[in-house]
Amino acid sequence: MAPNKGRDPNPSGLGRAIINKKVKDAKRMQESGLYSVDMDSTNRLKSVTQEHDLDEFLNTAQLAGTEFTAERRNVKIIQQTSVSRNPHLLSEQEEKKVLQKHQENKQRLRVPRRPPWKKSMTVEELDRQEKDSFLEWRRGLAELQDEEAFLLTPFERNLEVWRQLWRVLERSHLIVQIVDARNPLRFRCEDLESYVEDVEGTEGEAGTGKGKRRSMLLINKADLLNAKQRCQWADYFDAQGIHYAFYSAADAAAIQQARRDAAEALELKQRQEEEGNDDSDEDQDAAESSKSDKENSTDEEDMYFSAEEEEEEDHDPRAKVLTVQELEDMFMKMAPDLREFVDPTGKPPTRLVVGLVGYPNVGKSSTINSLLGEKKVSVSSTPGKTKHFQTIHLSESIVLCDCPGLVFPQFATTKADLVCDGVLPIDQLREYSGPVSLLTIRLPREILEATYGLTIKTRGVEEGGDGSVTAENFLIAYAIARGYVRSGQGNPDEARSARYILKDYVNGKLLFCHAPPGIADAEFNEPTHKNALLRMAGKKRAPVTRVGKDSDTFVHSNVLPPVTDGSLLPAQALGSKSRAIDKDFFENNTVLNAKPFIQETGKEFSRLKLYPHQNMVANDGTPIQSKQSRLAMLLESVETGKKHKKMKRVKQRSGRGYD
Ligand SMILES: Nc1nc2c(ncn2[C@@H]2O[C@H](COP(=O)(O)OP(=O)(O)OP(=O)(O)O)[C@@H](O)[C@H]2O)c(=O)[nH]1
Repeated sequence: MAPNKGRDPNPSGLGRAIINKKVKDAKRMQESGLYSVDMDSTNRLKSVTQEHDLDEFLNTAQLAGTEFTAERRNVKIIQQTSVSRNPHLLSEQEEKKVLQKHQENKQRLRVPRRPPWKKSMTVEELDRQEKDSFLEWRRGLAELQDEEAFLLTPFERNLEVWRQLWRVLERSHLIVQIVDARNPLRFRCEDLESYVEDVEGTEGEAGTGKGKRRSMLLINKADLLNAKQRCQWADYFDAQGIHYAFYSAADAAAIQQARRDAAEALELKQRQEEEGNDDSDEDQDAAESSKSDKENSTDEEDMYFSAEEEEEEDHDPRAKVLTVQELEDMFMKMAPDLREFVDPTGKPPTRLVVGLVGYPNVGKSSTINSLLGEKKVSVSSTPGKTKHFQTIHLSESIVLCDCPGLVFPQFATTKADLVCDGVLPIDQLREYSGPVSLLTIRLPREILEATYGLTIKTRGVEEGGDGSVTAENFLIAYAIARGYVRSGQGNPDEARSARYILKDYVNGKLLFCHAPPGIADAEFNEPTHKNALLRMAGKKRAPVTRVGKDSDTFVHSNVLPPVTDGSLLPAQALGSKSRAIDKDFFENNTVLNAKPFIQETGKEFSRLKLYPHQNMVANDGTPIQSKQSRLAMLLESVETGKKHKKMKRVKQRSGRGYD
């Protein structure tokens, strides 16, 4: 046989190595079972909280390696809603029932555990074992959702994200759950606290330390609560035996910034004095501005501290919002004995590892930045930005371990609640009426009006409403006042308005805080809302006029009303005054009820006869066909004997050439 001359008998190692690796990877993937998250290696850490039904089904099937067949026409109506209230919200009674059911079943909501493992296991074995246990966990939750119709938070469905949490828990000695002060119980995962007790650390990092880890709640965004509200929460947490601390990453950062500005200004001033360079205008200007900056910043600082002092004077130390230094001290105080975490050589860790865990958007990155005193971790108002856990050396004695924000499986009452809590991203929102309705229920109308300078008129009982602000009233007033119109029809853009308003709510501009169990939300929020109204007392309102899709809504006068088809507004859209006037005019007006006639001729009125130039519109206001209008003109000419211009001849075919 002739030797194959074109082929290199000794190919270079690199190409072959690449091919071998690809074959090996593909084989390993097949052996370990297919899972869609594995298949896209660039997207492994993408948080998955909302899957379409089909995606969820396919992922689960792939994870389990099962086959399936399609079944058609298997439609099941889950809920029938009444039209009188927002179908996306629960009534008070329903909510009570649902909460009771949640309480009874709370033991069933668990954080997925990492299955026990040994060092002798291969990577593939470990991977398979973790996937199996994860699948089991997902099955349990699916059962809760599908068979028992519980609504759960859009919990994290990507195994890779949970693996990040497992690593953070294993490395850490103290696990700090960061929660949002406006709704601490929504963000607190009780089962995580029990899991912390069972975690076994990886040797050489934190030692095994099973049962030695501690956990605590860090109630961030505490600037959004007043001292009394913090006291009420402190009472609740004390009664529950929960370790907690109040903190405000935003305030801590503001103070640090003020200090930095003051120091910079002082340095600049000193430099200028040394140089004695008073003649230079430029420098003088800079000095002036830095002086005023300094004055401002120190003023701000003074204001902040004096406000704190005032509040602290007659208030409980338990409700104190900690400073950065106090928080570090608190970590050290809460830390377990590090000698419990010895490595195989018998050495205890040299630094305390503090794991920071929490839902997306509760302020983990902001907390770390404030602890570090400068921006290191990026901050955004879109939930779910931190994707990979990070280790940050805070000081000689503390290391921080920042876990990606993840949504724990917890019971939820409605999706609207989750949007308002900032758990579901607003930009991807399609159903906005539920969350905005919730907001109009939680916030007094005066707050909504004062915050945006609007006047929202509501419908009374006689007008088919109940006097309260609806999501629609509010959104339309907001949209028209700001000139947000939908392209095409020119109608108010309610969806866009909803996005802005909900973001303001999530960011705390529209402030509402949930009360601890046993205290009414309205009572809890009353002082906050009163204060807010006082602050906004002098604020100007947009000039108002009665235009728009809904005439009950007072809107900005320089905004044109949406284009209508010329027909009258539906009666139910009119206010009581308008309707009374209309009724009087149309029903009681004797002049109007008599048929109009032409004075001179005494003939009955006919638009076609009287105004032939308007012949495109019939008496009832509907457009009429050109043939009809031509007929009308003819009729008119016969009656008046007036000669009309010869009508344009319609082009006609001669028919020549066809035969
Ligand atoms: N009022 C107030 N807002 C805060 C505070 N801390 C954070 N925020 C705001 O909350 C939003 C989320 O903050 P992040 O620090 O990015 O939250 P995170 O938990 O790291 O979010 P992920 O990276 O998605 O996990 C940002 O808009 C912050 O400005 C606080 O103490 N008070």
